[in-house]
Amino acid sequence: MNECMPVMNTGLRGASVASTKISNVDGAKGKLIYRGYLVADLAEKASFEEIIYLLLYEDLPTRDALAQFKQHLLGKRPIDKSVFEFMKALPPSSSPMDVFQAAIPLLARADARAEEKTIDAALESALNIIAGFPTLVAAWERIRNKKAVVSPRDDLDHGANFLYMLKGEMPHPEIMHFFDTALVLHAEHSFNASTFTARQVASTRAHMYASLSAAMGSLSGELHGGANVRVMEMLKAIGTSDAIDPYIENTLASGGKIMGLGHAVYQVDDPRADILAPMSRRLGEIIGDTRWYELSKELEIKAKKAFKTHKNMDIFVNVDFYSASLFYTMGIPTDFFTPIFALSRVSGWAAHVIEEQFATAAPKPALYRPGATYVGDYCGPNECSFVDIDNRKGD
Ligand SMILES: CC(=O)SCCNC(=O)CCNC(=O)[C@H](O)C(C)(C)COP(=O)(O)OP(=O)(O)OC[C@H]1O[C@@H](n2cnc3c(N)ncnc32)[C@H](O)[C@@H]1OP(=O)(O)O
Ligand SMILES: O=C([O-])CC(=O)C(=O)O
Repeated sequence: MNECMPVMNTGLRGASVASTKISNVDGAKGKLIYRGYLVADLAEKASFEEIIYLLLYEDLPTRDALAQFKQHLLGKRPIDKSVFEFMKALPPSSSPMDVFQAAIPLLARADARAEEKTIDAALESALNIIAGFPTLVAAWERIRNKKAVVSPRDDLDHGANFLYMLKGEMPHPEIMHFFDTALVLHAEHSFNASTFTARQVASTRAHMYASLSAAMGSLSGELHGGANVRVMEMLKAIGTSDAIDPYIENTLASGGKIMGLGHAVYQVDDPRADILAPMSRRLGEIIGDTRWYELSKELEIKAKKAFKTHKNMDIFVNVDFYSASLFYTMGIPTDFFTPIFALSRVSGWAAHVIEEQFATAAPKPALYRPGATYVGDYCGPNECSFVDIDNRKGD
């Protein structure tokens, strides 16, 4: 195949590569909808379990359907013990996202239907990951700190049970509530980098575990989900209000990034940040330490001014800007912020894998295989003549 096409190093920005019924991001208006519902309404009125159901089954559950669904998820919380053994063999300093990316495919071993190419089997695999992943994430925090793994509890909702397994004690009721809302807000965001990765892998007919493991790698990057960790590191590096101006000046002057600002789609503040910011402030008030919220707010205001002055551009906060101080105030270890993001986004990824593999409406998704323009200029216009290994010249 002659792969001659125009060079486009645009990150596919603005290009539509598929159709989806799962969510829509209106970047100009700052509107995010999951299956027709505004995320602001869902964050206020729905639990994370309802969101999982909505994303996977295309509708909000009735009370009975939700009760049955939650019961089904409960049975999937315990994971195969061999996954703990795998984690115990790793150095405690291992990056959590690397550990989880490697561990997710191991969950497939307990799923006899992982390779079955039916929507029912794919949904079961999705639920295995969605319900089992919190157990896996909490277990790594315990294992790396040489503490006993805490078993899931049947009487706690998804988010509260995770926090319980992470700390080994019941979380504060307000933390449980805010954590659940944060999960609702992080669940889905159309064709972002990690979701596109999941769909791209799914388009090869790889199974759910392979697709979501790949998505995990994509989410870990600092320009994507990894940004929430970098936001917290930045806040700690700044430390105090008087250090904000020099930090912004130095970062912009050196061509660096202020983490948690900017977005590939939003041209206004991220609607999720508008919900996360007051949650961060409120939680700070409850525990008597609003320092990280206040530092974030002042940084936001000053950075927006500085972008106008230095780059003549508007900049906006994204979802990672205020989730950082919120998660930190909840007592979550900083390097677990991106895994928390993943804890929620697995539901959106799974919905996309199912849409990719089983959508019935035309046009049916095809194997992703873009072209590239070959610019290898090694031997002029011709192919290179093969040189025997003994006759090759070093540099
Ligand atoms: C869940 C998520 O994935 S949300 C995103 C999380 N990522 C971050 O917070 C990392 C910081 N932000 C960024 O790197 C960018 O804003 C991105 C990658 C998220 C979006 O990128 P884009 O909208 O394509 O903006 P792009 O990278 O083209 O930047 C446009 C200009 O704004 C600048 N810019 C954008 N965001 C930032 C930032 N946070 N800090 C400094 N400069 C920035 C760029 O340097 C560029 O300037 P230039 O024209 O002088 O080169
Ligand atoms: O959509 C994107 O580019 C990034 C993302 O996943 C989000 O903002 O939740």
